[in-house]
Amino acid sequence: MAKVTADHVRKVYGEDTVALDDATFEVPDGEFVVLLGPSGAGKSTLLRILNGLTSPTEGGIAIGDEAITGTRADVAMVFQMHYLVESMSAYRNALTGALSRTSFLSSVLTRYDDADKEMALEALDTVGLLDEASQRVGSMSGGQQQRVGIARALTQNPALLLADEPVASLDPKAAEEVMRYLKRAADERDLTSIVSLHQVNIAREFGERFIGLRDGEVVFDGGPDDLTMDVVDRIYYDSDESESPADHLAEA
Ligand SMILES: Nc1ncnc2c1ncn2[C@@H]1O[C@H](COP(=O)(O)OP(=O)(O)OP(=O)(O)O)[C@@H](O)[C@H]1O
Repeated sequence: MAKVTADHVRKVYGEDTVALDDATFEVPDGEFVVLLGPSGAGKSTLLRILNGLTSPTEGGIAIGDEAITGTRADVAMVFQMHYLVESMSAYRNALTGALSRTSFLSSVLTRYDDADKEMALEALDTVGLLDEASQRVGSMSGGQQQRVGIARALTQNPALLLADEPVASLDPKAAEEVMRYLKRAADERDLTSIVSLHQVNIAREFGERFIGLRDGEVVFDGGPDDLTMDVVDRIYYDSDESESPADHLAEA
């Protein structure tokens, strides 16, 4: 539950690698936004700035009325590589999401209170894994593991949920299932969500709004009805001659 405002954000790596250029947009409370764009368009950079892992060279992003100045407990991220502890259960992995909200001492001792435990179980329920709570993550499928990754993010009790290519390494069926749970989680909690995807079909199925990036610039910002093939062309075509919009549609 947070409004996000990006104001003329520019990010330059090193001397002259412009990853984002004058990116300006506003995401209202509770909206589910999909970031689209070819490889190198700046999607991960934008998510890293939103997560406070890197700062813009110029411009800024605010969550509510607060400028982002570093990592925050109320911003959670789901990664393509979910970084779970495979030897631990789904429940223990989900619980680690609470660590970002606890004191240094509690986190060192990995002490959780009852509210954290309840939140982890609720999160597992949201992603359809309550019955598998005690299962070792290493024995789960890729799709189930990513759902545990989502549960961990939810246990952080975020105001803003970010996901960087959360289904890129899954087969189409598992990808769709994971996206369904991610969207359900966002809807149930009225969570502002910003998710990067490269499969346009999946994006179209779940996105309420799309921000298209190309060479660091916002080249499209609109709803599902505006995301026509021409627009997809504009976002993707020619930026990488080995790829065409048809490839992106075929992947989904
Ligand atoms: N840490 C970094 N140092 C230098 N250049 C970087 C760094 N991270 C990203 N870049 C460059 O910034 C540009 C945008 O990269 P970014 O990873 O944000 O794009 P992306 O849309 O997420 O691409 P992909 O889908 O391949 O991850 C690219 O030219 C990339 O090479």
